[in-house]
Amino acid sequence: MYACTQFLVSCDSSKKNATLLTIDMIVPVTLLVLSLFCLAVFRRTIRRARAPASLRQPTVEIRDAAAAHRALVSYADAFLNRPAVLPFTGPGRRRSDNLTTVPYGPQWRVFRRNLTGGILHPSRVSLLAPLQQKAVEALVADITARGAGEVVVRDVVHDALFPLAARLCFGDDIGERHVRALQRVLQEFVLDVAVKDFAGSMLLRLVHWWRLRRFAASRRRQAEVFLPLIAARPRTNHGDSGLIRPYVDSLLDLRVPVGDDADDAGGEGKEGHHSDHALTDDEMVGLVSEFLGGGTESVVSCVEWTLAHLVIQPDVQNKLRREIVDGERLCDDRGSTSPYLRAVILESLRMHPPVPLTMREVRSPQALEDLSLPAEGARVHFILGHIGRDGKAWTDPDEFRPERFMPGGEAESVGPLPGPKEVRMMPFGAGRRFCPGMGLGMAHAGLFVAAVVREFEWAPAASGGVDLTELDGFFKMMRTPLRARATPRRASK
Ligand code: HEM
Repeated sequence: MYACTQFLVSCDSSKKNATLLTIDMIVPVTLLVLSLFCLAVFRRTIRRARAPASLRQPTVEIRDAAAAHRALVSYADAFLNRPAVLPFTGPGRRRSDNLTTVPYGPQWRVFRRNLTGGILHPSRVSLLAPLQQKAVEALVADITARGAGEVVVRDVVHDALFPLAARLCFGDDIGERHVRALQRVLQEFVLDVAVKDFAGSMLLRLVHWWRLRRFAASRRRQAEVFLPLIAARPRTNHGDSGLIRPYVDSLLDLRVPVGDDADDAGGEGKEGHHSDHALTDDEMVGLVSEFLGGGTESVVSCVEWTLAHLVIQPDVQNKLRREIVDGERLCDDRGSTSPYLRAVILESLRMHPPVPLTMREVRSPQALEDLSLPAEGARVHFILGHIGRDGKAWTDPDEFRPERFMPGGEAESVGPLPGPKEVRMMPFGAGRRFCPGMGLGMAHAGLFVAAVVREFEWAPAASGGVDLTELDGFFKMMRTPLRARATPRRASK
């Protein structure tokens, strides 16, 4: 370097030129050193953030209904676990799971029983009615306040539904300010952590590293909002008082077995072999996030897609309205008292399942061999949208035709969950890990659709038609959010 500078100076008589040439050399050399340094730091970071083994396994996609049935029903015992898409472990850290990520076993059973035996238990449904009514009234009031103007459906439905999920989770006394803070961190999380797949080891690691950082940052922000609210819950009287017991209260009382691992797919009653511990902050944040996200985004997606089809097909909209107004019968938890409403919701879920894909990790040699999967084990992705539109299982699968779910229709006996004999659609998944929120999800979608169809006439926005292009992230959203004109029916009577 010194020799080089000497050479430049001796060749140039002008001091100004010598200085320029020296800078010419210094800048690229500095940049080179900096780049090498960054590359070294980057490589070390990437090496630390090694993608989980399951991300490096071969991935197989299942897109047809018969193959999905064979895997999830006939080989249910081999399809118990989801692959780890994000690392929940780290050096010196204990695994931290929620219900979606926890391996099948004692801990999964404790989480699942707590949710389905608590807030989601059918006996609590009537207790939820006042809160649900409040949410429906908020939605109608919000749309009414816009006059006969245009509505971005996703936004108004989200704003009405999220407070309901927040109340079920944190209690009815949660304040508006806190509800909105929760909504912000949850929405940011859903937009940030979209699940996509990448092949190729360097790119895979790069994407994984980036995803890891976004995930960790998002989780930190969630913890900042959730934990003070959880800490503010009264520490006593978590017994069931007969009123709605918020989900976090049940989590505060929960004891989960220690030492659970992926290979422990043992039968009922194994919990006694483990010692128990209270939930860690990480687990608490994960479970609350799952409850709020699962309970809101999927329902918003379902309502938006349903309304999109009702805007395009006014005949279906009018038929649905007639059923609702004539009978003044709203959807109950099974949606059984309004058959056409149920048919409309099912048709929407068939065509646009709010969760685009569900995954499993398969290691059982027998299942791998029988299903012709890679012998070293596989990640299996069930593409729910394709399964619901399988031309071998459905007539005109791309047409929105709720009548197919009505008596005499080709799908008269098809419900939201596949039975043991066949899979025609699986918007709530199938097998042991099917969605525990199915009843609540169906009920909320039915209540919201019924209310907005009863109160408003829906038509395309003046700015243009309805674009049915799908956008798959965590949830299946409309690429162009639905804008529609909502004219109050009562005024037009
Ligand atoms: C329209 C509404 C909903 C749809 C379409 C939906 C869809 C799904 C799907 C496809 C799965 C994966 C199932 C599988 O892998 O076989 C799932 C799992 C799950 N859902 Fe939902 N969901 C909805 C509402 C809800 C609600 C309201 C909650 C809770 C309040 C919820 C909580 C969960 C949980 C905890 C799991 C993981 C279950 C396990 O692994 O044991 N979901 N959901």
